[in-house]
Amino acid sequence: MTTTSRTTAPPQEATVTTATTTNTKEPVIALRGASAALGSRPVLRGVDLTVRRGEVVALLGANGSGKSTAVRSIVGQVPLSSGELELFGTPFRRFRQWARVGYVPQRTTAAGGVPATVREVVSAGRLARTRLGPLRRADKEAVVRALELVGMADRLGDPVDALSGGQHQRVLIARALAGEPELLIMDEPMAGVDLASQEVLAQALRAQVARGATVLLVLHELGPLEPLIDRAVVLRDGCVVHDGPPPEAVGQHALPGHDHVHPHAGPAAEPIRTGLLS
Ligand SMILES: Nc1ncnc2c1ncn2[C@@H]1O[C@H](COP(=O)(O)OP(=O)(O)OP(=O)(O)O)[C@@H](O)[C@H]1O
Repeated sequence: MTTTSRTTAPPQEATVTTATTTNTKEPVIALRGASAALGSRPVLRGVDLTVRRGEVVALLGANGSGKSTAVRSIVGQVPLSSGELELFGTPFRRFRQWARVGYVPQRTTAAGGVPATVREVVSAGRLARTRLGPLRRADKEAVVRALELVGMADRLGDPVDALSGGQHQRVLIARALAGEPELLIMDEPMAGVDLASQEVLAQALRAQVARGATVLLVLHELGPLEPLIDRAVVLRDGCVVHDGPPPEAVGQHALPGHDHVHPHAGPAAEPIRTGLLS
């Protein structure tokens, strides 16, 4: 766990600040000078992001600032046009130990139209550990444990099509947890999840942190996860504008560059903008 202090180093406006941490643990994610484009649009423009073993880091920023693209580049879904990426100290092109990584993508459905039960979807998160062989007893137990962590163990045999959006999300989180990964990367894990379930997920994440997992979370507000977050990295237009302690209590809304339209407000709701970008 990092020793970052939240009280001595307040976030600074529009300057890149580095966390004043004495952390000497090895980097699990080391992204240096990373640039990436989607189509012809430059989306990451020289991003530096280091996450050390046992840290819980929140990646924040306005809609479109590049948060999802950053985590998708870390899991190899978006190629870097320049810069370097190392996972667990291994250059990305040589990294093969994907069983060490759990990834929850942003707002996807669990089945994608393919009929599958909750058990099947979550078991898929265990496959990298079984080397695609049959699930053994320990694997099946890990699947049940992961579902218990997200409060969905009673839905094991249900088709995922019969789940609500928030329940889908919890199943996807269970899928990532089933592999008992050392590094957990989650893109807006609380999206579409009701408040009571958010507490369940916060508890699940706490359990991961307690067993020493390293966590990178894309969030639009810290919410119930706030007490778990060691460090916040804020992106603006594909660049890091803050790297340091998250602000206390007020969450992301106090951070420089926050101008995030909340995706889950009803269609008639006014977008919430703080105007700090303008
Ligand atoms: N397939 C694509 N082709 C071209 N541009 C894209 C594509 N996908 C995303 N973009 C653009 O890339 C930019 C960064 O998108 P990204 O999804 O990384 O942002 P984000 O910070 O995760 O946003 P949000 O908070 O809305 O999820 C946006 O301007 C977006 O419009």
